[in-house]
Amino acid sequence: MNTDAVLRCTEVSKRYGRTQALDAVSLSVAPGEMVALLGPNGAGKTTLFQLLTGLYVADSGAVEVLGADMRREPVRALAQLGVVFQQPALDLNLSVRASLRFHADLHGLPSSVSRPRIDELLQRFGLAEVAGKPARELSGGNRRKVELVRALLHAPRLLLMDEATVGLDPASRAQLLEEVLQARSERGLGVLWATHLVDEAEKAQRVVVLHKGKVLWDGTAQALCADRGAASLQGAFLKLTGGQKNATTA
Ligand SMILES: Nc1ncnc2c1ncn2[C@@H]1O[C@H](COP(=O)(O)OP(=O)(O)OP(=O)(O)O)[C@@H](O)[C@H]1O
Repeated sequence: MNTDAVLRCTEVSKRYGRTQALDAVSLSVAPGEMVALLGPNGAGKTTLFQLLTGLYVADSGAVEVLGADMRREPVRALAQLGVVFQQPALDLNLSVRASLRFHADLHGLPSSVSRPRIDELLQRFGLAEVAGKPARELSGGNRRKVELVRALLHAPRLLLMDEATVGLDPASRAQLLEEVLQARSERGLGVLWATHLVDEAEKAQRVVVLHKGKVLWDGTAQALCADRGAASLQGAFLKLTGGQKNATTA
């Protein structure tokens, strides 16, 4: 495994009663790398994200963010990661700028740092014109972009995207993915992008296929296609997971 990893999971397991949600999952993300975590419904993606963000503790195994162990040094680990959750979590009554300022304050950023950073990020993501509007007046795509800006405010080294395009139309999905890919290369961010949509996974440098709590593949999409003798990632994924059809193209 890469020793410079921004994220390293080692043999992580989690059980809910009789359900083994994660079974000895190991994966890593390098700086500047986007890794797609591809799995059908129930594969364990959300459970893994709950462990990566310190919401739950693994039964066994370790999660490290830039070498900081999530169990022993959660504050140091969490300081290095930004996250966009599957469920939208914006205060719809606050203006975009007020929402971002509030989160900058939560991160303890002095306003001399946060104000120019918010301006720069709003400009960078094409949100400057809506900065004064309450979030409820924004499109779904722009709301998600505000959540992306919020996740990047404290300049994290690792970005976690948990099925963040759910509910967006195809154009907004593609745009959000492009924005994240660009932020990755501009900022050297490591990105873990969880999805059940194969077309989103095709853009990643590496694909980790999770199925029934186990990692079935960790490598490039091309290598997966070659390994399975499939013409497309969709075909390779279906062969790998035994034809389960709820990982889709859109
Ligand atoms: N709180 C819980 N209590 C009991 N079982 C759970 C709980 N959360 C998840 N599970 C089970 O653990 C397994 C993994 O679920 P998880 O939500 O992590 O998968 P997922 O890949 O995120 O699925 P989806 O794409 O549908 O969000 C599933 O069998 C699910 O039913």
